[in-house]
Amino acid sequence: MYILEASGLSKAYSSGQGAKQLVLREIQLQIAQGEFVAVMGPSGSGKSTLLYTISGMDGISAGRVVFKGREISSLAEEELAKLRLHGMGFIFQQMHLLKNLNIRDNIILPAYRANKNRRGSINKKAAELMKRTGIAALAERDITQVSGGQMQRAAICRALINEPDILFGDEPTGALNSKAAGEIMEIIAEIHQTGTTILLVTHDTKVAAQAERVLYMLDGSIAAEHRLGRYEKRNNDLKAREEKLTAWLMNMGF
Ligand SMILES: Nc1ncnc2c1ncn2[C@@H]1O[C@H](COP(=O)(O)OP(=O)(O)OP(=O)(O)O)[C@@H](O)[C@H]1O
Repeated sequence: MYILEASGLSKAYSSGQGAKQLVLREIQLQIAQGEFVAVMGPSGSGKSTLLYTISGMDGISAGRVVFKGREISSLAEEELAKLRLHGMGFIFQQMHLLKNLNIRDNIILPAYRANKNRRGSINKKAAELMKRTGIAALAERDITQVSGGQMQRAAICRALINEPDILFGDEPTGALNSKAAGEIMEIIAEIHQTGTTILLVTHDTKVAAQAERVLYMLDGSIAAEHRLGRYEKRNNDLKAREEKLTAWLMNMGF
């Protein structure tokens, strides 16, 4: 069963004086429930735009996007916001955490928005997530008092607080050093193991090598895809997967 489907998805930006730049060209994409898909490709090929349009964060110029059987491209803004709040989690390179709130309050904010009456269970869930991502001791800290990697963990907790069906990430490890990036990837892989669908834009082959399927975008189209199969940590074959992926990307001219 597909959790997310795009058909004929196109996106144009106006580039001044009435001219339009077509950034996505009739994208066809189906993402299965529980799948982990990475999006790669050269800078400017439309990866982030694909993520924002397919998640309903940005409007589309043509086509359809269906999430859990509902066509999100035709929903009113309020309905769409509700669907996003409950069904989707987002992690970005720039984390958009609120500076005047501590780590815990940043994490629980979307849950309060979704359901104000469950204060106790929301706090419990936040504590659980902070423990799982290794930031339990930092709950009271101001977000200006933690490292980039710790902030990214908080962003992951926030993205997961409403138990979304799908987690979207735009370069979630892009701003981190390689150790912190590796740790964040482990957390994302664990989230996938628990059944959450994942769609990540990344330039990092180590990150993409953990996906089941890698899409290669070129000039607004999905030019090709590479199936790596499910990543099982116990097989200890990440290096081999990365090598296979790198060879494929080189072949694609990346
Ligand atoms: N809000 C916008 N208005 C106009 N053009 C935009 C806008 N956002 C993106 N673009 C253009 O759309 C194209 C695709 O951008 P996008 O950010 O999706 O690419 P990308 O593959 O994610 O790139 P990168 O790897 O550099 O992040 C680029 O040419 C970009 O300049």
